[in-house]
Amino acid sequence: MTALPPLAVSLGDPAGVGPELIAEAWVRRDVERLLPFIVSGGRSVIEAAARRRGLSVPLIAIADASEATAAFAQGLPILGEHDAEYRPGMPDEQGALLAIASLTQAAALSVAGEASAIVTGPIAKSHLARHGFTQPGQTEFVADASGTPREDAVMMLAGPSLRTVPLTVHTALAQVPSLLSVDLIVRRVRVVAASLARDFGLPEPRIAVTGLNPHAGEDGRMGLEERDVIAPALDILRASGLAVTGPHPADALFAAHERGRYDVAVCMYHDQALIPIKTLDFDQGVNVTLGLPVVRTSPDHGTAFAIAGTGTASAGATIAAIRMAGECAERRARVLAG
Ligand SMILES: NC(=O)c1ccc[n+]([C@@H]2O[C@H](COP(=O)([O-])OP(=O)(O)OC[C@H]3O[C@@H](n4cnc5c(N)ncnc54)[C@H](O)[C@@H]3O)[C@@H](O)[C@H]2O)c1
Ligand SMILES: N[C@H](C(=O)O)[C@H](O)COP(=O)(O)O
Repeated sequence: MTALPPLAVSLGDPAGVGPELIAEAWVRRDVERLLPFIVSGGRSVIEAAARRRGLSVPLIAIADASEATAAFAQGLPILGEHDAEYRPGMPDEQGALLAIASLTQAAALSVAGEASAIVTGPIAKSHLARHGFTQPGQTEFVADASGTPREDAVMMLAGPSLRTVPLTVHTALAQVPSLLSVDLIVRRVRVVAASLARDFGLPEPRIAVTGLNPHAGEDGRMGLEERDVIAPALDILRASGLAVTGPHPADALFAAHERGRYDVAVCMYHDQALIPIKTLDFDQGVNVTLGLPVVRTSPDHGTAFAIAGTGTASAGATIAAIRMAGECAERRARVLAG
């Protein structure tokens, strides 16, 4: 199989922990078995962040992504002139504009096939929204950039202990019941099943689906969404041959003795899915977007402005995101090569 194009890593907000963790990922590239990657812009930010963290990271300016693999052993390839001042913990407009430019270039490289995946550094959504970022998050940005309907771009959090999918994501909890529909559940679970088969080597994934209400509604005494929406959707999915169970009471589903019974837990809302994964696997958790024509991952954490530049942030999730992007890209390339 010919060598894959490099991964494209976007900086995230330069005032956050992204830049220093990307620098550490390059330092640990061999022991962590990372494919070659480039960083989109932010040369002075990466340089200052690495120095602040006590890392020796030679930076190599490249003019084209194809130069990255040859350079990767000697230094961290940087593509693009977009840059800003390194001000850890102090998000500002220039940093927001750099984060957007870095994400835009990295997404374009992956969509064009010049990069074999995009790994997005963490951004602060509300901060970027004040500076022209119009999408709810990076998931929707990459969906839009790749021409994927947003309802087919499905967020999954994956760690060593667990995979979870929130069916509704960055919306107020009060909106969740009205957003849940048979169509939404069927459409997104089908994306999950197809993606686990294609990108994660699970041809017949076991999919556990939670209820929305306590005790999965307790036979209708604590809510009717399970009876009227979730169970009918699961009937349709099972009738099409998918190994789907539920609606499960969410409170017991993530216990160690339950986790071996399924490959992914599909949940009704953001925190129902993200609390268990960040509790069990925070330092290795990866946010991966299913249903895209490109591979996209991100660490499971955010900008952590309070600890940026202190040297205390763990690079584990960033490294896991870069590794998972490479593994998914290699699997897709093998399938394409037949
Ligand atoms: N992948 C992403 O782009 C992503 C993920 C989550 C949150 N966010 C955004 O980040 C901003 C801050 O969100 P938040 O405070 O809820 O979440 P956060 O993940 O930034 O921080 C939560 C807690 O975890 C700690 N933490 C985060 N990363 C860490 C690391 N690598 N090592 C050690 N400790 C770490 C932080 O110090 C904080 O105490 C928000 O604007 C949110 O939208 C982005
Ligand atoms: N909910 C995500 C998490 O906690 O990892 C985070 O907000 C990132 O979402 P986007 O990748 O859509 O920006």
